[in-house]
Amino acid sequence: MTGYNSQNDVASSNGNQAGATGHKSTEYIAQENHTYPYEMIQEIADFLVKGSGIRPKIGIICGSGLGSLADLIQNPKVFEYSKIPNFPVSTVEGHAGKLVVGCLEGVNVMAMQGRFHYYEGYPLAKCSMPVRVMKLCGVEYLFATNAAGGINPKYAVGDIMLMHDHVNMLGFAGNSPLQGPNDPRFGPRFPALVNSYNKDLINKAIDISKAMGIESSVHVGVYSCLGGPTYETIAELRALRMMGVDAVGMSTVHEVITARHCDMKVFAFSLITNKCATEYSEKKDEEANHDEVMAVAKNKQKACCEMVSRLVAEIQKSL
Ligand SMILES: O=P(O)(O)O[C@@H]1C[C@H](O)[C@@H](CO)O1
Ligand code: HPA
Repeated sequence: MTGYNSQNDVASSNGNQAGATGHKSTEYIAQENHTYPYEMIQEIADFLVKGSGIRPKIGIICGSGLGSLADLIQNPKVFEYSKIPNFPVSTVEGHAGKLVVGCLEGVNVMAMQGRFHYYEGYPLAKCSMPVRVMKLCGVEYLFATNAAGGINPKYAVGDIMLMHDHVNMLGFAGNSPLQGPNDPRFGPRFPALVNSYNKDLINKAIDISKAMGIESSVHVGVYSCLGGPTYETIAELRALRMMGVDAVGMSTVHEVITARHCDMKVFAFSLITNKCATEYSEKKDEEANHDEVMAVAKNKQKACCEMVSRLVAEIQKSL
């Protein structure tokens, strides 16, 4: 263990910036990119597995206002982020900052009540670091959920969009959670991202939506993540729509990239918490706001919880 605290400023960390050759060490480059060394991720995973006595198979990331997904977990062992070594803290309303480990539908699971966003000031590698922790805890399936604005005109507030692809806008700008030295123990230097969203799980979720009688409000679509914290301009929303984006948010994509890099199966959905205006208007009620996002998420948490429980039960059958 290096003793490197990822929350420290790089400039104030150790002096191992350049070796005798004048080249930066791999460790220094990792620190510069705020990537967490494998050993540090392993330590966090060991802490959680030892503390809970559980090796989870499914990892769940609760989106804004969707923290109740973690309340489904039986015999929960709850870890406050602030008490987990080297873990960041949640700073956004609707993200409690707790990791819950326990059992759901007979499967060991681990749920993040609170994710990390780029706009909070965390580099992408840090935002998605918990996905690697999940992996080293034993997680094979990632369920990522989010609140998002609906750009597809057919989507209504309260609908669910099962993600089947994404447009990585932060990636277009040269930002990736996999930037920096690659540790092959996690995955390859150049991972492919086609088929990132598991088709079998999407189909199962569609069947579940039929069984729940909500299929008319469930869609399959493309999500895009912008850096936030501003909501989008009309011109940006129009551009996203032209690119084939159905829903827009400020998360999830970097988590999915990190999960696919380490070969997890991914299922993700967006709860459409607001409709994105693509026409210019003076109307205040067409402006997105976080209170509305939270209120819609609260209203729809029951359906989201049921969808997740039933999908976990389906996975349980195949274990
Ligand atoms: O964590 P998610 O992506 O669910 O949260 C969305 C994006 C922003 O954090 C917030 C904006 O209202 O909700
Ligand atoms: O309209 C939105 N834009 C970006 N992120 C969001 N999260 C919820 N709604 C939105």
